[in-house]
Amino acid sequence: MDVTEQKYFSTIDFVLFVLLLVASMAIGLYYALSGRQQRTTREFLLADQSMKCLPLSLSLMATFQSAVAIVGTPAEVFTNGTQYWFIGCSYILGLLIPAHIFIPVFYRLHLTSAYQYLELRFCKAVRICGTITFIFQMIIYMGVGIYTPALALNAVTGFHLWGAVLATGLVCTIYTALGGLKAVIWTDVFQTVVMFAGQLAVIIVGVQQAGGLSHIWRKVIEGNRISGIDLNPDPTVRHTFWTLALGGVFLMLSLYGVNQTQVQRYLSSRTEKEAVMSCYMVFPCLQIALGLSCVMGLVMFACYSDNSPLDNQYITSKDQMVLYFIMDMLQDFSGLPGLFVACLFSASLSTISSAFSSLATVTMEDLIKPHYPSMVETRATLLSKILTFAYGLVCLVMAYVIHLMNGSVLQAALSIFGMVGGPLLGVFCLGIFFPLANSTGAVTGLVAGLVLAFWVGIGGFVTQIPSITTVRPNNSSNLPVPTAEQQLGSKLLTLRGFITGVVLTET
Ligand SMILES: CC(C)(CO)[C@@H](O)C(=O)NCCC(=O)O
Ligand code: NA
Repeated sequence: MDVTEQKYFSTIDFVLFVLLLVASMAIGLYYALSGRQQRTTREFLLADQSMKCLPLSLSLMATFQSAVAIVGTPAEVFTNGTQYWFIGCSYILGLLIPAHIFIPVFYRLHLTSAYQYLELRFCKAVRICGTITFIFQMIIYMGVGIYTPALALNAVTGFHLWGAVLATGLVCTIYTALGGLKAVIWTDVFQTVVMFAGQLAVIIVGVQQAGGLSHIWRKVIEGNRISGIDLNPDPTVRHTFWTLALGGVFLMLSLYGVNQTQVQRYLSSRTEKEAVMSCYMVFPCLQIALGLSCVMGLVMFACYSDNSPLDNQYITSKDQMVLYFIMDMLQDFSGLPGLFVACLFSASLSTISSAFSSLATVTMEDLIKPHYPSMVETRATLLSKILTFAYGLVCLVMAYVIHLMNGSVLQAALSIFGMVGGPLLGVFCLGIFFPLANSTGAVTGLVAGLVLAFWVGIGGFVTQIPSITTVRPNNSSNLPVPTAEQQLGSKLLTLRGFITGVVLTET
C-alpha cells in the first residue's frame, strides 16, 4: 500500500478491540467459576446438556461464520454482483436435513463425539479414520480463521500482525479451556451481537456517506451489480444458481449436519426438540448475515465504482476492500472502525473457540478414553482442559506456518478444509441411508474420497498459483494475499470436491 494512503487506528478504536477481548474473557471466567465449576466432562464438553435453542442457534451460526465470510462476501458482491446471494437458497435443505435426519440419529444415541456413531454403525477403524480426518480439517481451518483478519487489518491499518494473532489466540484459548462449552456458546452469542452491530452500523453510516439509498441504487443498477437468477447448467461457470444453491446444500450438510463442532452443540441441548428448533432458528440468522454482507458489498460499490482502490493500488487484495472502505469513508466517525474490527475479530474468535472445544472433545472421546475406560471423571475433565489449551497453541503454530509460507497457502488451506468435509459427509450418509453398506466399504470410500479430494484440491491450487503469486507493486507487507475472489472461488472448488467426495464414498 502507498504510505500516504496508510490509514490509522485511533485510541477509541483500539479500546473497542481490547473491550471485545476483555468481555469474552469475562464470560469465560464466569462459566469457569459458576455452577459446578466444570468438574465433569459432561459439564465441560457438553455444557451440562442444559442449553436452550436461542443461544444454540446463534452459536451454530457464529461457528462457521469466520472473518473469511465477513471480508470475502462484500468483496465478492462488489466485484461480481449479487449472484452469490443465491447460496441463501441452500440453507433450506441444508438445515432441514440436519434437523430431521442427523439430529435424531445422534441425539438418541447419547453420543459425545459424532464419530462414536461410526463405530456403532461400522467398526472402530472407521471411527478413528473419521476422527483423524476431522482433526486434520479443523487444524487447517483454525489457522486460516485466526490469520486472515489479522493480515487484512495489518495491511490496511498497520496494526501489529502478531499482536492481533497472539491476543486473539491466547484470550480464546484461556476462556475455552477454563469455561468449557458453556463459555464457548455464550461468548458466541455475545460475539454474534457484536458481529451484527458492527456490520449494521457500518452499513447505516456507509449509506449516508455514499449519498443515500437512491443514489446507491442508481449506481448498482448502472454498474449491473444486481444479478438475476443464472440457471446456466454448465458446472464450470463460476457461481450459478445450481452451483450455489445445490452445491451449497452439500456444504451446509457437511458443516451443519455432521461436523463435530455443530453436532456437539445439538448434543448439548436440553431436549432433542430444542436441538431441532435451534437448527430452524439458524435459518433467519444466516439469512441476516448473508443479507448484511451483500448490502455492504453494494454500498462499497456505490462508493468506489468509478474509483476502485484496487485499481488505484491503494490496496493489494480484495480481502482488504472492506477494511479500506471503513478506514477511508468512515474514519471521521470515531469508534466505528473499532466497532467493525471488533466485528471481524468476533467472527474469528467464535470460530476458533468452537474448533478448540470440538478438537479437545474428539481427542478425549475417540482417541484417549477408549484406552482408559476406568479413568475417573475429574481426571478426564482435567485432561480435556489441557487438550483445549494444547489445541490453542497448535492454532498459533498453524498461523505461523501459514505466515512462513507467505500467506499463499490461505486459499489452498480453505479448499482443503472444504474438500475434506465431502468424504466425511459421505461416510455418515453411507451409514444412515444405506443399511447394507459395510465397514470395508466405508473405509475404502472415505480413503478414496480423501485421495480424490486432495487430487482435485491440489490440482485446483496448482492451476491457480500464477494468479496468487502475482507481484503487486506498493505492497508494504510484501505478502501475496489470495484475494477474496480466489477464496470464494476456492469455495466453489470446494463445492465440487464435496459432490465428488460424497458420490465416491457412496459407490
Ligand atoms: C456457511 C456459509 C456457507 C453460510 O453462508 C458461509 O458462512 C461459509 O462459507 N462459511 C465457511 C467459510 C468461513 O466463513 O469460514
Ligand atoms: Na465465527
